[in-house]
Amino acid sequence: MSNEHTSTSPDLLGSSTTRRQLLALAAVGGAGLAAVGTASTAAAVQAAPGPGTNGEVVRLTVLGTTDLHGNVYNWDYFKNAEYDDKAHNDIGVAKASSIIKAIRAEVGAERTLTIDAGDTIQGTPLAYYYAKIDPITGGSTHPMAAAMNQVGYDAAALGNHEYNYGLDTLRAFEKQLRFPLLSANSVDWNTGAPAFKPWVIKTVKLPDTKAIKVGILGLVTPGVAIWDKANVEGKVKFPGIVEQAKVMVPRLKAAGADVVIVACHSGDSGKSSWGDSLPYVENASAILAQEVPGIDAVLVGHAHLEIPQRYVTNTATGKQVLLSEPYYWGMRVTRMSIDVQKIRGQWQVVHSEATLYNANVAPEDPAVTGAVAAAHQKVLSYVNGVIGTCTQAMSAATSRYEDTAAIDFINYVQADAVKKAIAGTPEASLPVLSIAAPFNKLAAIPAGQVTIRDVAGLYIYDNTLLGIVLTGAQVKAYLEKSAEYFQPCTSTGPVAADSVTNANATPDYNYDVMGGLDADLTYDIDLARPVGSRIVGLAYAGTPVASDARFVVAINNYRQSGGGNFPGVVTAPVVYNRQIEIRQLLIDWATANKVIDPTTFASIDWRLVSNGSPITVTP
Ligand SMILES: Nc1ncnc2c1ncn2[C@@H]1O[C@H](CO)[C@H]2OP(=O)(O)O[C@H]21
Repeated sequence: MSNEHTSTSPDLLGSSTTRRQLLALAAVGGAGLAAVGTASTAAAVQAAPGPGTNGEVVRLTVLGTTDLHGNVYNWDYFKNAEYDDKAHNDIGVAKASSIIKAIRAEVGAERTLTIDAGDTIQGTPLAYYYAKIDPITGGSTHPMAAAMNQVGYDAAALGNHEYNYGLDTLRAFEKQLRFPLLSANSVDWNTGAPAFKPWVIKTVKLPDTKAIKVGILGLVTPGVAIWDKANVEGKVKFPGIVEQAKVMVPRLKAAGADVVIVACHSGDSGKSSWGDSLPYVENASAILAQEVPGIDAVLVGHAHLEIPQRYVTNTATGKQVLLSEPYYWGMRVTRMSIDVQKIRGQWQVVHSEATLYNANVAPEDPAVTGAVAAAHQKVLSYVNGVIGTCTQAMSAATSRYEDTAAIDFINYVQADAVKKAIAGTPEASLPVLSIAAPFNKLAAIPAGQVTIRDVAGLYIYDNTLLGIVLTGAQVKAYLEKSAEYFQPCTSTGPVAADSVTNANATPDYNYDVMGGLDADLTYDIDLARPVGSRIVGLAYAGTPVASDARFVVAINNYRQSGGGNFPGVVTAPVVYNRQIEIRQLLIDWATANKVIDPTTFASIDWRLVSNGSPITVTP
């Protein structure tokens, strides 16, 4: 959001009036709006219905963030500007921290717990720099550790992206935290023993009451086994969320937890993106609440959605389980109010509710930005370093519905790297193709000087490159799968981009464009034809692709290991896998070649058509 909120006077969090104003302004959605700004919310607590009202009702507050993805400042490293979007959200744990500290001051830090649901150490050049350029395994401090220690979290769950840089980086990060990293379903490959702390029990001790023990359990989407196979295979296994919680929740209860909160890096939709590749559900938070008895609330992550408050009824107990998901990148903070009452000598949850707070009205917490300022400056110099020039601007804005030079550049560099690497091998004579997805519509390489940040923006994921062998029939099947991204269209337009894309909520990152290196791979995607037979006129070097033709295809590790459930790729022979990051390949290519000239690699090779005639798509 705009600057006006970032330079708020320093007493904002110290004065109770301004603190209340901040919280009142920030509250969005959920049930707790009426209670905003009240100290111990005694009135709300008394009004809360409680069975067997034989004890005092105590309100616990659980604050949550998720999917911070390496964001501390409200800063877009790819644009080199303050972060902004259509809704004027603000990002970064520094702003979330101000909300967290304001709520703690309102309700009392002694009755407040702060947790995170994972995906912390990947996602920005800030995170990348401390994984790869000045790695924390070499002794530097991770900015997310410095920032989160300043916030004072009680625990954080591991997200799938915590595994992106391998176990050594993750262990180094874990050591730098002053709170535990939890993951009950990350277990040792051989023994099945927990690879990380499965839970932590926090004791809330208030004057004149018996201590309340709050168990926090961490769970991660088991997709890590697919997406980060190269980092975890033979080392860490990922049992299903529900399956493992059925084992762990009773143990957590037996260990003394009165209240059980799950920090669950898994969405609430009940769906998976991996088809049958794993026997577990990717987004299992709601199923977890429904099927596993004994859980009181779930802080949901992974799906990057905004869920102020959702209740799921547990089938076995009939109890309402509270779910809340605070969007992503620190844009929101979840505030859960959990009312507990002593019933027959046992603390029990009698009422729960949740509210989200929008961090865009908060100032950045100077304690957090201060701890990360030097790292932020270093990374700004790094990403703004000039590595070459580009003869024509290349924008990815339209790349999900038309052939663009930006995606051609990715495919060219990938295919070129694979071709060079397989020289002298039996596959060297095969034509090389490459796939790339329009991950980031905002990516744009300008004409003139090109910086690391320009190139890095084209490839936001930390994928590595592989080369696999596919037949002509498999190439066709792959493109048919990719074409499922489009909605049916029986006219030639003009049609709006949003009305022909993202069919069945398929995300942009699951639409792949395929291109050839030494000759063009050309095809039409006919949206008037049924799914499964939309690819028309598939040809390589102008000759129709035969079913039994063979190609080497440059592909990212996410796709090759089953991400997006594309056919043929998981079992295809691998001819190249040097574990080199695609983003780094792009940066290295630009650095070595100094000039990016789209006329040397870009051409229009595929188009959207309806009954054979090109469709005009408007942005
Ligand atoms: N190429 C990719 N590399 C790594 N992660 C990816 C890629 N494309 C999508 N994702 C992530 O996979 C998840 C859905 O399957 C989804 O959750 P995420 O981890 O937030 O980012 C997305």
